[in-house]
Amino acid sequence: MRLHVADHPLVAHKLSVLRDERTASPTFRLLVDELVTLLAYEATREVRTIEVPITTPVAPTTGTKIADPQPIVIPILRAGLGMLDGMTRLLPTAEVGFLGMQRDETTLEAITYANRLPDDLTGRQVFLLDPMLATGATLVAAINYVLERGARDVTAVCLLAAPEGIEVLKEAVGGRADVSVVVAAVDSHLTDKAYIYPGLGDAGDRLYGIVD
Ligand SMILES: O=P(O)(O)OC[C@H]1O[C@H](OP(=O)(O)OP(=O)(O)O)[C@H](O)[C@@H]1O
Ligand SMILES: O=c1cc[nH]c(=O)[nH]1
Ligand SMILES: [Mg+2]
Repeated sequence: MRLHVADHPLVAHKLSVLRDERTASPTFRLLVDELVTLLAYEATREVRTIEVPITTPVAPTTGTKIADPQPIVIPILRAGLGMLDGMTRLLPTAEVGFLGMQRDETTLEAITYANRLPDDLTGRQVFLLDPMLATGATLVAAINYVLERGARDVTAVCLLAAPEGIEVLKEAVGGRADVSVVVAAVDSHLTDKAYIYPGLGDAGDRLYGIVD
């Protein structure tokens, strides 16, 4: 598994405003969108391409286009939905599938409550979107799900990760060189309630408000 931690002053600035407890949902949503666009640039570095003949106003030449089948972008609902527009802005031809997953806050297990994905992902390049990699249970389940259906080259785009979650992910998929995580920052640790510390709180709640 490959891990890329963004190292850029714009990412650090936007992330700091995002973390601030005084940042309300409208600004929070905007910042998530902007951060994902910055991370998407790095996350798509190895998107599959083909060479195509093109003709400029001056001369025929060879260009590069994203290869078919197009990559699949999968936001993990709810919080991952806040990252979708930022990602598809850079990858507008991607297909989009959905996984609804919720962490049981007592057992910390990931429960899948919605799935709108093709059964056959053979050979497909997949981008999973979820702002928070805490214990890693959600991302391990989502990555295993797409790998079991044949996906190759899976990149998770996250805003914050805990070292504990990264270790769990490495143990689960560490042997695979075609699994990557791109993250804006790796924080200090998990709290006793498995929240990322210092983190930004509950990403879904901060994006969309508290839903019981
Ligand atoms: O690494 P883990 O310990 O599994 O935790 C991370 C998960 O928790 C959050 O989702 P949550 O369950 O709060 O759902 P929500 O997006 O609907 O708020 C977050 O968006 C991840 O999906
Ligand atoms: O810190 C955390 C951990 C899990 N989910 C969140 O939204 N935030
Ligand atoms: Mg939540």
